[in-house]
Amino acid sequence: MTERIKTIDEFAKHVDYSLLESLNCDPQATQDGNDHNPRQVFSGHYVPVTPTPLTSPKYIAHSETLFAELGLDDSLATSKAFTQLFSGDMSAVPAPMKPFGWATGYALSIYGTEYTQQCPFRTGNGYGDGRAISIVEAVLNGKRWEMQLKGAGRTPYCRGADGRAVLRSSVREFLVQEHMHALGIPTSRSLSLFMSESDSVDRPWYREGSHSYEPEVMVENITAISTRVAPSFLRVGQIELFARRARCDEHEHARDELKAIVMHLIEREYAKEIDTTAPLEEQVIRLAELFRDRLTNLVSQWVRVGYCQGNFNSDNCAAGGFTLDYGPFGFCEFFEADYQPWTGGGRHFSFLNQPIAAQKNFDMFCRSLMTLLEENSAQLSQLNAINDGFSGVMERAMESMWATKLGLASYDHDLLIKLLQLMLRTGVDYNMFFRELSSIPEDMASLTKSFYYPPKAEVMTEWEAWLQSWRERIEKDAEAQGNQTNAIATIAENMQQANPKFTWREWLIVPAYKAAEKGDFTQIHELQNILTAPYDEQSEEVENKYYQLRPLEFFSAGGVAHYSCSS
Ligand SMILES: Nc1ncnc2c1ncn2[C@@H]1O[C@H](COP(=O)(O)OP(=O)(O)OP(=O)(O)O)[C@@H](O)[C@H]1O
Ligand SMILES: [Mg+2]
Repeated sequence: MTERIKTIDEFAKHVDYSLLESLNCDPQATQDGNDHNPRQVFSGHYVPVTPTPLTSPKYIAHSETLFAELGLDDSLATSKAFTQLFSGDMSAVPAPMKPFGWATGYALSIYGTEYTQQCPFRTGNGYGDGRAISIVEAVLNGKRWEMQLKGAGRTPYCRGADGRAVLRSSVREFLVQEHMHALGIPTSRSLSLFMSESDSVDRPWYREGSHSYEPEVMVENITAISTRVAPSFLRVGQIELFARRARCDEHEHARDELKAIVMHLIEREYAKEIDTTAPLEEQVIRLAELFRDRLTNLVSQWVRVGYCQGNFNSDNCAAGGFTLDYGPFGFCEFFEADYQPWTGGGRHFSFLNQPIAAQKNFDMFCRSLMTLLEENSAQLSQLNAINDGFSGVMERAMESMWATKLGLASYDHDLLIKLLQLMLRTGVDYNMFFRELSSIPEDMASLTKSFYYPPKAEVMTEWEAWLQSWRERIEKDAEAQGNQTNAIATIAENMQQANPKFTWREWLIVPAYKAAEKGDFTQIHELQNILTAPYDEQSEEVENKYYQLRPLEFFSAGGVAHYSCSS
């Protein structure tokens, strides 16, 4: 085994800017990255920006799993040079690293409608990474990664805001990215988390114990910087930005810039599957097909674990097909089809509407690619067909996910619909129910553990009937495989790999970030351990604390059941 990287000097040897440099830098940018006021960026793919360091940075946590994958030694995380760099101070980085990072512009579509009014100039030229700054690209253990600080201060896209992320949202994003990875769901990853011991910013939030829907007060919050890592941070919105410009010939390089960003996306996210020597049009068609596969699979996996992204705009939809931007997300505990933790999110981004929200983003993606194919009608119709096929592919992904979740060899529509209706009528904890079902119980006794209140006798009779018909299907599937007892045990094992035991429960996260505000990180570390082994049976102590229904007092509690501000 090769030695793990122990210093930033060694780390710097793995840095590689070549792909970034194949893109266009904003011609109006300063060359030193001192570019922190809102302004319009008319062209180019990125803007050099220096992060604004946290004052008195304090180490909170790093991901041991990701460190191992990247070949980084755990001791590096608490070293002085690492702390300095990943809390936003690039002034002392060793060559060939540059003392500045970069931010990128992107466009915004909400549920399939293009917007520019969120940009302070109303043109879309001032919208993009307002507080996310990539600081490096590196090839580690044979794989290329981009590292991005979130909350590292203002960029030209900051829209007049402070460029900061508060400790609460940073802890949430840091923990959940590794949780999602452990759940087997494609995601940006967490490298490290630092907080400031002195800086704070104000954010609207809830009073202690509040049941208000909207926040009532401005609260002073400690700032933090989390570093996330992904093959790229390219978003659907980014492709859209360049397509919008190309479509109306906004400047002489607009078409070339669109072409370059699409080629860049292929290189960064699809290089293994797409032959980059093929004609561009062919690559574009393949790209659409592959992204459709990834996106439909992603969203079906979200539903598998009860995840709701909350704000699935095109600018929060990674073009590499993984989960990105954990702001107003939540995990469904009490099952509701339209579960939505973000007060600004609306039903269109709610839990079981996510397949449609994804389709809207995919449509924007295809519309952007069309701009590249305008002269080629055969390929345009191919792209249209791929776009039109989205709902079918999505449906199959969902059906296959539900079949796996229910331990069935094939999807059974009637069985699923009946189950969902019963769950809705009863008031069931989504993940606990499916986990209990994974033991393939003979009767309802263990399943009622996941019920928030006892159902009426007639509903209970329906439950029993459902359980029997489900078990009959399982037994039939098992019979088809020969030895029935062994086959049932295997089905149960597979179900336990599809239905996690320990998932995100917001009311158990809140105390962890509150303790962190007081300098106590033990709960964050404990959660790191628990949430990165979500399918395992853990100790009795962990079970008693974390495998629990949401207590009544947290229903409709501001900042727990819902939140208005994610930043
Ligand atoms: N405090 C802030 N300062 C500057 N820009 C901000 C701030 N908060 C959000 N933004 C910007 O507002 C836009 C919408 O915010 P949104 O909550 O979707 O993203 P985010 O959580 O900041 O970032 P990301 O999508 O990179 O995870 C983004 O372009 C984001 O960069
Ligand atoms: Mg965002």
